[in-house]
Amino acid sequence: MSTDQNKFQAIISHCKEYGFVFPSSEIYDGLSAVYDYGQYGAELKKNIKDYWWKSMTQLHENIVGIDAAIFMHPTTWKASGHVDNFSDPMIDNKDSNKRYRVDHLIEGHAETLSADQAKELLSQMDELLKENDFAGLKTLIESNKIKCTVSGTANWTDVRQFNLMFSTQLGSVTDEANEIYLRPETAQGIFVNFLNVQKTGRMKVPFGIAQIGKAFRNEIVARQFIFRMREFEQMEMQFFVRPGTQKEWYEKWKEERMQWHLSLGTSPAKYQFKDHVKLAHYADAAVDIEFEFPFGFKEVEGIHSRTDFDLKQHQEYSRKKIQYFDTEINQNYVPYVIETSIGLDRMFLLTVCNAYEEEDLSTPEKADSRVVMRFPAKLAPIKLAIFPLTKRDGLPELARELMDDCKQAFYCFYEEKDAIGKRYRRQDAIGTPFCITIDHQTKEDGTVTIRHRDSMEQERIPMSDVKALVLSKII
Ligand SMILES: Nc1ncnc2c1ncn2[C@@H]1O[C@H](COP(=O)(O)OP(=O)(O)OP(=O)(O)O)[C@@H](O)[C@H]1O
Repeated sequence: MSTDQNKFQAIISHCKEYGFVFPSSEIYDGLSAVYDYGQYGAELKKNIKDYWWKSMTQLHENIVGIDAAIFMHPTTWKASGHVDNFSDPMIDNKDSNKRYRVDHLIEGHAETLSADQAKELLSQMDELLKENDFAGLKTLIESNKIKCTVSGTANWTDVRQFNLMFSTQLGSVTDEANEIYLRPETAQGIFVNFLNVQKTGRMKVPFGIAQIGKAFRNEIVARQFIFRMREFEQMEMQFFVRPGTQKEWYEKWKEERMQWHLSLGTSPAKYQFKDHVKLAHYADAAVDIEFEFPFGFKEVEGIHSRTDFDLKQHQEYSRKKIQYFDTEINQNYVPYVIETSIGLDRMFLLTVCNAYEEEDLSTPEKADSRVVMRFPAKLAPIKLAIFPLTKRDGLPELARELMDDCKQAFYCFYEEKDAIGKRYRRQDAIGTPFCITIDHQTKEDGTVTIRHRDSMEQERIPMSDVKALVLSKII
């Protein structure tokens, strides 16, 4: 295993050991590509969500948020093109019956080649995918002698499309008329509510509608922990603009979204843009924001110029006029849309991968190390840990006083057990940026020791300053 793979395995284990992410229904051996968030994971995820929501809605006067249902009228998915188009080319190995997404199979093989050979293979694949040339893709797999990892053979079926939507039945009668889908993206809940929001909010184009919610995709190849899940959450924003201005807004949102990522303090070298080679049926431009995960640069967010495709389709299928009257130019039109779509779980994985560090603290006298999660303070699950040095002499009472005051404002953790050094290390492992120790001197002069997670430096400050100091770092 490479060092990066080792690191990724260590991150997955850490997530489980410290209550961030558990396999779903683990006591029954789990469910493939479905995960549960534990006590610290749920906090971290909520903080990422809040940071995105605030930056989209509170900080943009022309963006409002909604919360649409997961179930939608089935015609929604005919209009959006998902019934006909939301599929990936797949291939099965006849000996193992294992199914692969064609691009993943070829990409996996490319990783075993030299850089030049891999580049050549991937560009051939991109061309064939762009042309929907399934016979060509099969020939590419065969001519490169790509084998199934289970059977070890190259005995392949033809390449076929496989729809990724989950369906279920509404009500009690199980006939086709009652078939509905679990939404594969949150965007359509925004489009069908375009007029409701525009009218009731008296919104003027350009304006945006944001939403955070679950989406479901029957991903065939579920790999890389929470990177590709079957049930996941998206944070999407659809920005409605006057036709003809979409290019300008696309560039603006591309820049703004990258700035959002960088505002969390991540090194710019860890990010890159990647233009889509093959545009989706609804898009006239599309780019991914990619992050360097331990398994390489991969998409975390997509920015798509979706034209007027979705609103026009809903207009046609619902036979209801979905238009906007622009008083500035005295014209009715169907707005164009720029979409920013980020996976919450992928952003979670990014945050965890970026924060995880195994730090060597050895001195010539003693070998030592720690695992520290260097989360940005505003995302950390717990902001402040409060420790009385001992369980006696009124120290717990003083510590409780601080706890009661601070817990109104942010998430705090109180602990009396074990030596202080051990307590610090436990907080490092879950990424708590500040620890406070209350000792005998606190009783005399009202000061406490604050210990900083990243530098491990300690200083004495008045207990009365603690709350304001932490607040100043997390807003
Ligand atoms: N199966 C999934 N598990 C977790 N997050 C996902 C999944 N599919 C999509 N996302 C997230 O939703 C975002 C927007 O969805 P979009 O439809 O653009 O993804 P996509 O291009 O289909 O992703 P991919 O190419 O990785 O399948 C993605 O950038 C990603 O962060």
